[in-house]
Amino acid sequence: MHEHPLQRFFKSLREQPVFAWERFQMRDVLVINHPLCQAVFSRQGAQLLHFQPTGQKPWLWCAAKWPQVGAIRGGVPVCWPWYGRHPSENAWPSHGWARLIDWKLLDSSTDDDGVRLHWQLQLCDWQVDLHAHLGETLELRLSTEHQDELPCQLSHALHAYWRIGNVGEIALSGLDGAQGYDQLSRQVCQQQGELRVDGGCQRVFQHEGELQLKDHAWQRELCIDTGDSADTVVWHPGSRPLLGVSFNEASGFVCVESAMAGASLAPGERAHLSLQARAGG
Ligand SMILES: O=P(O)(O)OC[C@H]1O[C@@H](O)[C@H](O)[C@@H](O)[C@@H]1O
Repeated sequence: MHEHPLQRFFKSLREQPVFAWERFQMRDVLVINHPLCQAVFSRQGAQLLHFQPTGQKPWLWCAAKWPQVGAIRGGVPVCWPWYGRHPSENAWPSHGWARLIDWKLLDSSTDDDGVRLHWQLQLCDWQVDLHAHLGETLELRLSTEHQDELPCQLSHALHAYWRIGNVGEIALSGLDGAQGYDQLSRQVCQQQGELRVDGGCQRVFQHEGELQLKDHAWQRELCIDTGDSADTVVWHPGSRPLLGVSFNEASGFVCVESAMAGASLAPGERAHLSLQARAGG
């Protein structure tokens, strides 16, 4: 298993500041070094690319090689203001504009509990805010509003790539009985027992509460909470090649995402999405 590509920023023996901007693969990245955790965000997409509580293995996966322009595959891409294909514009990029654009970092602070960051993106009449709290646990909250005169369609996701020992040796529990839709077989489905994703998986579940990502190879359990208003999407490409990602690399992640399918958002109304994770076991 390769080292996480962003662990390179934490090798120095000299004392490092809590927040430091660096350049990496033609992007600005914010390197965070706190006694409780190490983390890296890219300004592009306000994307959390690396998160590692002290003394643990990394929780998030990230591709080693990034395209010169375009989406960075890894961490927690913010898919916004649409998720998946645009409902009417076929030529528009998959998963929306937010992961392709630089966001503003409005605030960053640190205390004994970890670090807090507030990122914002304003686009036409729309505003989206991402609040992050990182320490022993991971917490991301996304909130959207617009000032258009009419209700607008929104769909969005926190598309987390979780780092695992090997995709063939993981199981997701906590989904037993959940109703869902299998986008590969294009059929509704109901989960029975644990979900294994070896061979590919693209399912959307209506599910509330925590689920457990059990990683037998790494003997680790992560408890993931996608909040109460969202769908839980489980995705892995199986043997389908991903541009710029080797088969070996791809066996080191599974996506468990907090997502909301298309909904109508009235002017001034706020839509929320959250993703939390803690070490279990
Ligand atoms: O390659 P992208 O645009 O980052 O998307 C990755 C995957 O994201 C998943 O959430 C979708 O279900 C897949 O269909 C898609 O392939």
